[in-house]
Order: sequence, then structure tokens, then C-alpha cells
Amino acid sequence: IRLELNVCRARALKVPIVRIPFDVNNNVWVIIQPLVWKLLARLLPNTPWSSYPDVVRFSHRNWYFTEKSDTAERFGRVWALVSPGNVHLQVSDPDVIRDMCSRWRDFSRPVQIYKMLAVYGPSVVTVGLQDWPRHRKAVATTFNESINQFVWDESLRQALSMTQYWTSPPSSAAIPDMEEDIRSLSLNVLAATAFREPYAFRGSTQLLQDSSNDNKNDKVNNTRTYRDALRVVNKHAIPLMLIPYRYLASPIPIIPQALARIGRAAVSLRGFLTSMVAAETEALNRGEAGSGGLMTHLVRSALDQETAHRIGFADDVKSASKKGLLSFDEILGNVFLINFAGHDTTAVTLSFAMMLLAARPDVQEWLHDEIVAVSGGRPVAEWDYHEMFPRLLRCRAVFLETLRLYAPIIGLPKLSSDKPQTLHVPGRDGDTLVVPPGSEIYPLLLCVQTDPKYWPDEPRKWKPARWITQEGGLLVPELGSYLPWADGPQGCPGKKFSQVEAVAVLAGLFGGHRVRVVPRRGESEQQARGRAQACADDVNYDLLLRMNHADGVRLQVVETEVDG
Ligand code: HEM
Repeated sequence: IRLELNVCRARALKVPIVRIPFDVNNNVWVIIQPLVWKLLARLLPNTPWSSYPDVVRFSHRNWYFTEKSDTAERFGRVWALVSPGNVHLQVSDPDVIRDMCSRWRDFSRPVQIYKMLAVYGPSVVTVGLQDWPRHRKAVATTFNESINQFVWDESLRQALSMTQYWTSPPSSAAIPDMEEDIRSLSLNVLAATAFREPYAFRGSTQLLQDSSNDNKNDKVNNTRTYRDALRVVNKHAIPLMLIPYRYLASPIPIIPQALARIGRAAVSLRGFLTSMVAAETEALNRGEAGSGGLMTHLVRSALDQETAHRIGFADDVKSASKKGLLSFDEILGNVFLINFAGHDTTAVTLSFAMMLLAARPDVQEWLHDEIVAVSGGRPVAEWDYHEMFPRLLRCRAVFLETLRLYAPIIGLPKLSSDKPQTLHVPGRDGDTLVVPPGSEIYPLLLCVQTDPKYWPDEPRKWKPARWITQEGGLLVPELGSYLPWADGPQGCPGKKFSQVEAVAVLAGLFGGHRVRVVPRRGESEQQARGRAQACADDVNYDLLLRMNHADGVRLQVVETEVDG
């Protein structure tokens, strides 16, 4: 009955409708659906996914990825996915998406689904419309060119250490855990950028060794440094979002040891952050420069200048809000958020890029030629950010193309305000769509990013070369047709940060090395590469888009042979 009531609501909008029996985000369905798909594959082996009826295809949580631009062809640029839970309007018109992103008050982010990210306090993604500009102003000022310069230097340093780890035994035969190593690298870059304090790279096997030594020495916490605490907190963010860390860390005996350990790491992280924020505040009060990291910029943009000498921060959220500043808890909330938003997004994209590059030695060659030409054979320690980053267009192309097809965030839900909102949608009656108050609307990023109208050259193929124009510059996609970092005032402030990190890592690695797939017994090199491509296309979307079985393809990094 609820499904049919929702169908009636959707019909009133005069848009094509696809019915599904469960809301794709329904918690029970999220948990049981992998089993359902496994069972289906077993019962009907070799049945192509495209031959299933819509009711099956659109009940899959990954339908954005599997359908790509087909929905625009079949249903047009605005249509509705209707379940007993809700009507989800789907939009794949670049102009309409940009219009919605710029009208952030009319089409806001549904903050209630991000509330759980407020582990240490409110942040730019958890507060309502009224407080959002205050948070955004403080967060946006932290991202500047001096930070990018540091990200470049640190990412190169980490990439060299990672390459050394990958080319030394035991990893030289095959990388034990490529995804985990790239996550470590990305975490080290973020941790170092916060306070301009570098950390040594530790590969997955070294981390296992560290943790077993800690257990032997009875160190229950393994959070000796800010980076270690951040690693545990980021890795176990989901339990921390569900249960307040104070409860996990409390000495209640019924709390399992594993959870208690996570709780203690969260308490340690708060302690590190508190003392670091205090140090930055004192430096400011003494008229000193501070560390110059992300944290210095955040503290300075959020600090209450009038009372800095006395208490450092506006006392509470209310007084901070009156002055347009951030309270202490809000600063901690935003530091956590920046770390959370900036860690896995870049790391999973780099992991996809590694897998795809392993499948395509020709693209590695293409990258290598550019890196050698731009660096002029100088050692990595002399690679200058301002001189090299703008010229490493092929490295940037690999990252941009990976984000086009494998964007880590593929759903950007919007909620229309409490008044009807009009959108200009060409081709509809009167070229308008009136969106009822409180409607959920989803811009279909992967649909526009694979639409042949905007990406005419084999849009579903991973082809980094499409980003290099005939004049040798970087392609500027048609407005609204490429949105992995979203768009408008609420778009990602870490866009350049992530590009600088990714380009440095790719240049640092592929300047002198190649990655290859280790073939299975009896498998040809060609078949092994096909397996790497298939692995990149076998994905799951939990918090981010990830490969299901990256560990099923063994990669090896080898030094590039010098000609002659
Ligand atoms: C490939 C890498 C990245 C991608 C694809 C990405 C994507 C996005 C997207 C799509 C949003 C908007 C989310 C929404 O509206 O619901 C966003 C927001 C945000 N991102 Fe990123 N991001 C990346 C890297 C980073 C990095 C490296 C940082 C920081 C170091 C960062 C910090 C943030 C923050 C703070 C926000 C919230 C902005 C606001 O609400 O005003 N991101 N990101």
C-alpha cells in the first residue's frame, strides 16, 4: 500500500517511474542484499545483469555503478525511483545538477544522515543551514597553497618509502596488501599536514609486526603518536559513530576488549588534538607563527581574537556562533571531519588507479615518458611543486579519469526546502519541474560522467589520454558533466589537496618503476591484466566505492629498465 501511495505521489510529478520493493538504503536490506545477489548468481549462473527486470536491477545498492548512463537513455534526465519508504527523484541533467548545487539553501544536504560524523563535536557537514557558512568559512581558509606545497613534498617522501618497501623482500615478490599501504600513505600525509610533523611510512607487514610487539609488551592501546591514534579512529570510524567513545573507553566490563581499545584510541586522539590546539593558540598569543599546518590555519580562522589571551576560544557554541567563530568542540569536530573526508577518498581512488595501471602497461609507459621529461632526470628530492605539478598533466589525467569512472562518492543526496522549488528542465511541459517541499533528490554523478553526449569517445572505457587536448593542455569538461568533488558552495574544499597528493604519488612511483600483475599458474600476462581490469569493475558501495576483492590480484612493483 505504501509503495502504491508513493507511486501516486511520483505520478503527480509527471516523471517516469521505477518501482522497487525496498528502499536501497533500508538497513535490513543493506545487510541482506549481498546474500541475495550471491544466491541469485548461484541459481541463475551466466545470466547477464542487464537481462534482469528493473525491479531487480534497481534494488541493487550499486545500481548507479552498474547502470551508468543507461538511465538517461531509458528514462530521460529526470525520473523517480519509488520504494515503500520514499520517492527518490533522480537527475542527470548537468545544468539542473549545477543549479541545485548552487541553490544550497533550497536543496540542502540532509544533515541527519551525517550527524553520526559528529564524534568530537559539530562540523561543516553535521550542522544545519544557519551554522554552515560559519563552519565553511573556517574550514575553507585552511586549504591554501602553502599547505599544497607541503602535501607535495610529504606525498613524494611517502611515495619513495612505499616504493622502497614494495621493492624489498618480502613485498618484492608481490605486494602483501596494496590498499592498506596506500591508506597508510594517505593517512601519513594528512597527519603530517595537520601539524607539519612528518611520520615514517610503515607497510602492512610492518604494521602487523608493530601491533604484535605491542601485544607482547602488553601495550593495550597502540596509540603512541597522533598518527597511530588517527589510524585506529579512522579505521574503526563506524563503531565510533554508533557508540559515543566515552562509553567504549569506560571501564564497564561488558564492553568487549576490541571495542574498548577503539574507545581508548578515540580518547587519546582527543587528548592529542586538545594539546595541539592549545599549543597553536599559545603560539598565536605570543605572536609566533605556529606550526603552519592545517591546524594552525583552522585555529587562526576560528579563534576569538578578543578573548584569545584569556580563554583561547569562544566559550561555547552559542557565543562562538554570535561572533561568527567556532567553539573548541566545533574545532575538534572539523579536524575529525577533515581527516575522515580526506583520507579514504584519495586512498581508494589511488588504489583503483594502481589496479587499472597494472592492467594497462601502455598507460604506465605514457606516464613514465612525461615524468622523465618534466623532471629532467633530477632526483626526487629536487622536484619542486610550483615547477612540476602544473606540468605533470598525464599524472593528473590518470587521477581525473579514475574519478570519472570510479568516483568514491557516487551519491550526493539533496533535500528540497519546506517550500515548492522550481527547476528549469528542458524538454518537459513548460520546461519546468516543480519539486514538492521536503523531496529527496539525487544528482546522478556517474550517469553524467559516462554520458556519450559529454564524453563521446568510448565513455565507459578508462582512457586517461582523453584528458589531454590536441594543444597539449588539460581538458576542461563541459560544465556539470564532471562532478566527483561535487559543485557549488558546498563542493569539496580538499579538491586541490587530493590532486597534489595523487600526482606526487603517481610521479614518485612511475618515474622509475612499473607495476605488473603476478600471473597465476598457467595464466598468460594478458589474462592476468584482464583479471586486474575485472577486479576494478567488481565494486561495492558502503561509505565509499571500493573494490570487492583487490587482494585477489597480486601486484608486483619492479624497477624500470633503462634503454641501452
Ligand atoms: C579524491 C578525493 C576526494 C573526493 C572525490 C572528494 C569528494 C567530496 C565530495 C563529493 C564532497 C561533497 C559531499 C556532499 O556534499 O555531501 C566533499 C566534501 C568535503 N571534502 Fe572532499 N573529496 C576528496 C578529498 C578530500 C580531501 C583530501 C579533503 C581534506 C583534506 C576533503 C575534505 C572535504 C570536506 C571538509 C568536505 C565538506 C565540505 C562542506 O560541507 O562544506 N576532501 N568531498
